[in-house]
Amino acid sequence: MTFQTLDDLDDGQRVLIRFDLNSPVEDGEVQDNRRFARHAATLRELVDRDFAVAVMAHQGRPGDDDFVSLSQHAEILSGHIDSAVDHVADTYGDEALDAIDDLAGGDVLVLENTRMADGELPEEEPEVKADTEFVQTLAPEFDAYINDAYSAAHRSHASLVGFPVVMDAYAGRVMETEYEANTSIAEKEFDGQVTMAMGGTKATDVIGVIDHIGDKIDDFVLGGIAGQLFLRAQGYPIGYDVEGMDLFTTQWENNQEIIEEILDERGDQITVASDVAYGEDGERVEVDVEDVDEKGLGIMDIGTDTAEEYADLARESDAVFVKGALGVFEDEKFATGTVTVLEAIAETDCFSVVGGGDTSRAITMYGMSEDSFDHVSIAGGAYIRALTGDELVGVEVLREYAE
Ligand SMILES: Nc1ncnc2c1ncn2[C@@H]1O[C@H](COP(=O)(O)OP(=O)(O)O)[C@@H](O)[C@H]1O
Ligand SMILES: O=C(OP(=O)(O)O)[C@H](O)COP(=O)(O)O
Repeated sequence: MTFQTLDDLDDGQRVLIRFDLNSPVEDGEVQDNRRFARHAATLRELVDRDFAVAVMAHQGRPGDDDFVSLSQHAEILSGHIDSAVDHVADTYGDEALDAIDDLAGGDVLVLENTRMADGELPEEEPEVKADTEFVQTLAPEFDAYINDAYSAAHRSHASLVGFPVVMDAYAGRVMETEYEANTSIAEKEFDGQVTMAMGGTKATDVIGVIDHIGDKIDDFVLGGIAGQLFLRAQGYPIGYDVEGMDLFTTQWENNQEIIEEILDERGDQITVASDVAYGEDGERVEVDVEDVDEKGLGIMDIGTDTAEEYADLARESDAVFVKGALGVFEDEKFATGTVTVLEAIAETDCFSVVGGGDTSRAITMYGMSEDSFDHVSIAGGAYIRALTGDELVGVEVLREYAE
């Protein structure tokens, strides 16, 4: 391993650990998910080894509905480790420092959402983040920093890259196992058809992949927001924001040019929906893309015909990679695309990886087993960058400053 791990750390120390507990929030309620379970295993080990632990994590982005306090996250973590987990509504101010001072061996304290604190954002070089008041205030309070947040390691934020510059830094167990799995994937070669199914809401992450690894992937089948932006680039009146959402306009403006370039250079590798689904009077309604004639239709899933087309391609593939849901699978009416493709992959003898904190929830939500896939990552954007061979700044800084 090219960075220090928990095996290199003596027991009973005061540690500041970074998790990625970024989770779906439905009607203000944080949804438990696999990220909690995976990080709880690291936390259980630290508590059993008598560490005094302060946890940093982020939730959502400023201005978004899911940008909330980590108080619920502390409760969910407590349930997973079956031990008390405190929360303080402060990240590095006096209230946080007082709570940190009171930490003893076996105690766990969750600090407030890092993105609510000055210095965390925006992305800047690790050395710049190391000089922030955020890092300079917290670092002296601990013996070591641990980064367990592989799924946020593509973000150069203070809590992810600033601390290894100024203090002893280690990889947590999630960081260790996800790095090993996802790096090995990037180095694999396949003889047969390699297919990548991409969707979700973060079209910018997804579009970057096509641009980077178009030579390794034979076919990209698209859904989610990215799929709609590619349809819009082909002239269909699809991919417009409705009811004040901002899922499309910004991402269209930021990606229109690269989408058009990709269609010019790799159009034969890109498959988009031939039919789509939307909600009307609480029901799922399907329509052929050719027949969509109104801008602003709230498209929530790929259609049944498209889902079957994508599933057939998956069945013929030697390897299938998935990132981002093909529809709003949390609503059963719009789970057809995601579930049809995942079930096809699960029943096919192929090498398969499903990535994405939200997307991987669909597996257990619809009665499938994670064992049916070669790797189910809790990372989305980070897993994609591992596939493309892009550096993960949170990993590189652990490596660069390892003693
Ligand atoms: N057509 C769509 N419109 C709005 N949201 C969508 C659509 N298709 C998929 N989604 C949403 O995308 C989310 C996952 O997106 P993203 O965060 O990019 O993936 P992940 O977190 O798995 O990496 C899912 O929660 C799903 O509800
Ligand atoms: O959920 C995450 O990324 P993912 O949606 O790509 O899995 C990470 O927590 C990063 O969150 P961000 O994309 O708001 O920086």
